[in-house]
Amino acid sequence: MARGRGKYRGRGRGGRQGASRGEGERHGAYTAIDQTNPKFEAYYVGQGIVPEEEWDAFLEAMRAALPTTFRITSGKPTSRQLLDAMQDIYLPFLSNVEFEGENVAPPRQLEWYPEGLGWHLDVRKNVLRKSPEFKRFQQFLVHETDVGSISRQEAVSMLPPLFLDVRPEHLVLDMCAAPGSKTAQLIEAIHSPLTSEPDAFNPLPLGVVVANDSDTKRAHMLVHQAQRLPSPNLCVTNVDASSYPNVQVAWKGPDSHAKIEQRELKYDRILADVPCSGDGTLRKNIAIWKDWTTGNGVGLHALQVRILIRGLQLLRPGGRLVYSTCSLNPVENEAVVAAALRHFKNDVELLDCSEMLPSLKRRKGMTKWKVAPGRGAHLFPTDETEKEATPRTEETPLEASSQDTTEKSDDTSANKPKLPRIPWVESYDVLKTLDTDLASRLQQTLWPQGDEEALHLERCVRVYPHMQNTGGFFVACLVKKDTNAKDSESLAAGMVRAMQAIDKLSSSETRDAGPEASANVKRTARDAEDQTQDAPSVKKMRTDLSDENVTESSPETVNIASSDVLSEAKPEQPASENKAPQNKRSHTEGLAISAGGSLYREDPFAYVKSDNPEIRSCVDWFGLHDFPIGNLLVRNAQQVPLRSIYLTSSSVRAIVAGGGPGQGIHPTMNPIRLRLLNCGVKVFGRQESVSKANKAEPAEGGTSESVSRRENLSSMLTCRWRVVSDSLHSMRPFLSERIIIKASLSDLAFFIKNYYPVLDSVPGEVGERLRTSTMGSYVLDIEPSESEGHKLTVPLSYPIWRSIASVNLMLDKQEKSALSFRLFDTDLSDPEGQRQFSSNPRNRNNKKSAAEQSVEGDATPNSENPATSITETN
Ligand SMILES: C[S@@+](CC[C@H](N)C(=O)[O-])C[C@H]1O[C@@H](n2cnc3c(N)ncnc32)[C@H](O)[C@@H]1O
Repeated sequence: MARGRGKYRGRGRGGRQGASRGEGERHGAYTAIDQTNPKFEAYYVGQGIVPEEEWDAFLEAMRAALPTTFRITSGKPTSRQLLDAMQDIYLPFLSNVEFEGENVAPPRQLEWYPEGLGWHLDVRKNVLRKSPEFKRFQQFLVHETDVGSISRQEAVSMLPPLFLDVRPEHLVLDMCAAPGSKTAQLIEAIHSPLTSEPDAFNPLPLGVVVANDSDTKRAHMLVHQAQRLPSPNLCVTNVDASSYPNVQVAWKGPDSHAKIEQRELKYDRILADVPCSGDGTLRKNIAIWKDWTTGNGVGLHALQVRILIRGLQLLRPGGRLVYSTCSLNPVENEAVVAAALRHFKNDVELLDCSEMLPSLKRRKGMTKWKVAPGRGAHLFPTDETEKEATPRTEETPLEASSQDTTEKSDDTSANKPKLPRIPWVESYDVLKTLDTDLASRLQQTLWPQGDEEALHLERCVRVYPHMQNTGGFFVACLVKKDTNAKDSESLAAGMVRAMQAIDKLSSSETRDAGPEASANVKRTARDAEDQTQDAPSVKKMRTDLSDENVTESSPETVNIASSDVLSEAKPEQPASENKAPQNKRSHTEGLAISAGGSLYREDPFAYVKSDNPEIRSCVDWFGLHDFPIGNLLVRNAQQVPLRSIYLTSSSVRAIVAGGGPGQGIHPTMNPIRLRLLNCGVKVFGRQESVSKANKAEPAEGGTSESVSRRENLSSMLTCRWRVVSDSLHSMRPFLSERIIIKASLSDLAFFIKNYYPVLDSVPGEVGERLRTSTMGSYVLDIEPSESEGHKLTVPLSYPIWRSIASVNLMLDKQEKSALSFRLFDTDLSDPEGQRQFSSNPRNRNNKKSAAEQSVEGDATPNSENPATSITETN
């Protein structure tokens, strides 16, 4: 029976919100929902979206379950490993699998996705659940997805970022970004070209990705999603894209004597993946079958036009904007693009992208379409409202004049089911005569205006489900013509130069590296001009200073009453409704500030002075060199490091620090204008939890004895900060060799298997090195090596914490587990996990691998020394 509500949830009457919509989705056993909708059929037959002879194949594909598709994250050290694992392990392993007497097709590469990084798996859900081989593969996908090495994403949803052609120096705006699957691709693109080669990763590119969504809850989902792919170059904002604010940023010319100026931020690349009716996703969101009406697309057209026009205003000359929807409806697609092209006259044009992604099967954009603006009987040109017509006899727009709103009555396909008539209205002028009220609420741009061929709407890209077993999708690439050489340059390099100049002016001496900085520190893949770092962190993990779950008593709490702040606040740019995010820490409650008529409740974004003692201790301990110290950021009103230190790229800093003095606790204006929710990544976490607050008063549940024990331990630390695993990929080039510990694959196996091993139990040179080192944060550099028949082909780095008596690999359970599956074909971190089906064909009969056998004797996590563990405080 029909299941779920599956209502559209965008702005207006439709509203594609993103890849996963919950209620209406297809879930294996529950596919009995009625997958017919006569109006849908009549409408699209009337539009002639596919040639008549393809209609049955089209409908059949629309009703079939959607295959699973995923991408391997590019540029990560894991990319090569995963591609090798797919080709050398999983493909042979999943070939020739039989399930209930039938051969099951193994995964295959998406032929149009670059570098073989996109994959397609067309098996039924019950095969994934019940076949041991596919179940094991599913487990692999889940693990790798959790840690950001793989992204499960609908195939067609991968297209817009590919058409956008993003490069590392680009300032990119993703206008409607939540839940963020395309944002992830954009982030990958600025950090590396699409490749599985690990060396291609640039930790600090010049570019920026600004990801926005007007729905506050969804924008917070975006923040959460982005943490799978930590980037110092990402900002998340929460405003209405149709009135996205102008912001000023500092900019400096290449001449060393040039002054720092203010420039309006213009983007090199913009993605407008707008809210839409989403009927291209019917294969996945089957509830849309029931809810589909002609009004869904009509209701969204105006918002879509406004978003696209705003996007094009924010685009720099020479820049590219991709407009996309997962709707098949021309009023949400070609009509919107045509409206924007007319608005900009000759300044914007459609790009012919027929040469891009040559293996992608596609259709040209429509240059003729019909409009059904409403449902009322008065909109039918005759009184034949009950008369039915068959789809097969209706003329397509290419064959018929768009004025032809009467259905042919000479039905030549008597056996075909009759479909309802659609109340097409031939033009806006006709609508005015039929229903002035409705006309006053709709736009003329819904209808073709006769210039569609001159606008080259055929350059738009349409993808239909039956062409290559995907969802339906629409993409248009628009470029703003280059008129003035100055305007047509990317601003990124100038923004970075401005930040460097500001740093030089403010404190040249504090930019020196610490005394431990070694002359031969490795520094790879870094553009001289891009200097930033970050590391988000959401996961709790245990380290080894104390075993108590010490929670700081909100040292960042500031008691600024809303009214105090609000009295200072002046309304800024229009912004969407802001609700306090559900996961927001309670201490932000007093910080609401008025922005665009609604409340902005974020903690401030404050860059820390580079002579701050905590910052200096990090610089010294980690031997940071050539590092943009001025880009270290905190999120508290005191503007000093308390628990976490974040890093942003210089270009992000130019945005965050711009716009002039802010209001209330916010140091600068741009974050308020943009309703900035998040930027940068966490790079350092405070390793001990003794704050001023709990020095004065024991934290909840803690005794004064335990507090004093922690204080004693803390006082032994040279640096109380640890480098965070999520950001290590970016931080590694800046770290001194002094804190690097070289290790092999078998050392890594030891640390995955043993939680908080005592120092004396750590074997080999790594143990020796750790025993002779002082307490603090180190990095384990795992070099390519072999262990027990397993091979590591690329270098890996992980943070490690050396405590008084024990040591710990700073990865949480999930990450350890994913890493272990990937490297050792089993979960060394979990004795239960070792009973999982093995992916390795050698071990199909549940034989344990050599690695498993060698570790199973002591796979139980060590019980931790209660005096030497701590909970990460974020
Ligand atoms: C199709 S979804 C975006 C999917 C996303 N690009 C992805 O790949 O994950 C459309 C998004 O637009 C957002 N939205 C709706 N109206 C908006 C507006 N006026 N400004 C900005 N975002 C809007 C919705 O909240 C929704 O998250």
